Amino acid sequence: MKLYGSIEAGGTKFVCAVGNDKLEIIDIIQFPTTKPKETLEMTVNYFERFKDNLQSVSVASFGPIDMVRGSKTYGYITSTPKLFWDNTNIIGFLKDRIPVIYYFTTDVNASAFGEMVVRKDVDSLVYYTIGTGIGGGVIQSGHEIGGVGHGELGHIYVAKHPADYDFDGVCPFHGACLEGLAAGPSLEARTGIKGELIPENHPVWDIQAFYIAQAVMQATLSFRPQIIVLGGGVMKQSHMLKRVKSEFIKLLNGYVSIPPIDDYIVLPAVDNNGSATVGNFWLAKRKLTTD
Ligand SMILES: Nc1ncnc2c1ncn2[C@@H]1O[C@H](COP(=O)(O)OP(=O)(O)OP(=O)(O)O)[C@@H](O)[C@H]1O
Ligand SMILES: [Zn+2]
Repeated sequence: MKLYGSIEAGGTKFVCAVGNDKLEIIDIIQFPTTKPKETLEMTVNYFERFKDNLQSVSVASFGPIDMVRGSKTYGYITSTPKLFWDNTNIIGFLKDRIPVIYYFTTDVNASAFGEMVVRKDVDSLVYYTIGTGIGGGVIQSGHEIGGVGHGELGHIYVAKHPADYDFDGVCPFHGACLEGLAAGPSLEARTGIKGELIPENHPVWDIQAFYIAQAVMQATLSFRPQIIVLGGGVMKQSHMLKRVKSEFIKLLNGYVSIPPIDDYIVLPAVDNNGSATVGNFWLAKRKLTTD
């Protein structure tokens, strides 16, 4: 049986899986992200069991990464602030030990592809994760976008909410960029309470929805996608989607036509952050036929 590999290299955990030709999960494990060598050894050990049938592997990584073909540092995690992981040749390490064909992309691009694959008639979409950080993957006519690197949709500048002027934001690079103002840690920085535990009637949710709606606005105007998917831990708040939609409608003010709002701004179709795994299987399979 032909098998395809998925590696979701996250800042807190690695999820490794193998899937079949129908992109169904055959086996999956996860373990914490520790130091690079230790974590990548665990990854290699996992895939060794499937080596005889493994055709190709797609790696979806936290970033920034170098995914530019022909670049000297292709396959590296580059300038990440994550301790020990800057300048890590992740694809080099894996290819040396498990010599199959590899695809390399960002975590959010793989999620975006996963969401594309499981939805009918969608080939242009934007996927955001709003978790420990904010990231976005853009698929345009079936292809991810980028030139000298991948997009960094989480670090755009946004207009401040009038009730949030005193908050400086928590992005280590930019302070009050989108991620600094609206990712999970900003909720705790403002309120002293973890996002999971903040009550639904707290005013911070409207502030946060205002920022996420601006991200949706930027994506709408820049890419005109068919659909915008909002994933990540923060979107598990069941009231957030509605708040974001209503802020977005106000911001857009009818300027361009979009699909019906409930079909346009949506939660992931694959549960438990599983979009990246499906996306990876699909990318690994595609890589076999396009190389
Ligand atoms: N139900 C929730 N409501 C609000 N905030 C939440 C909820 N669940 C998780 N968070 C916040 O989201 C962040 C964790 O995000 P997530 O669960 O997506 O994990 P992650 O994979 O580490 O994030 P990332 O996608 O940035 O790598 C934390 O800041 C946490 O406080
Ligand atoms: Zn930033």
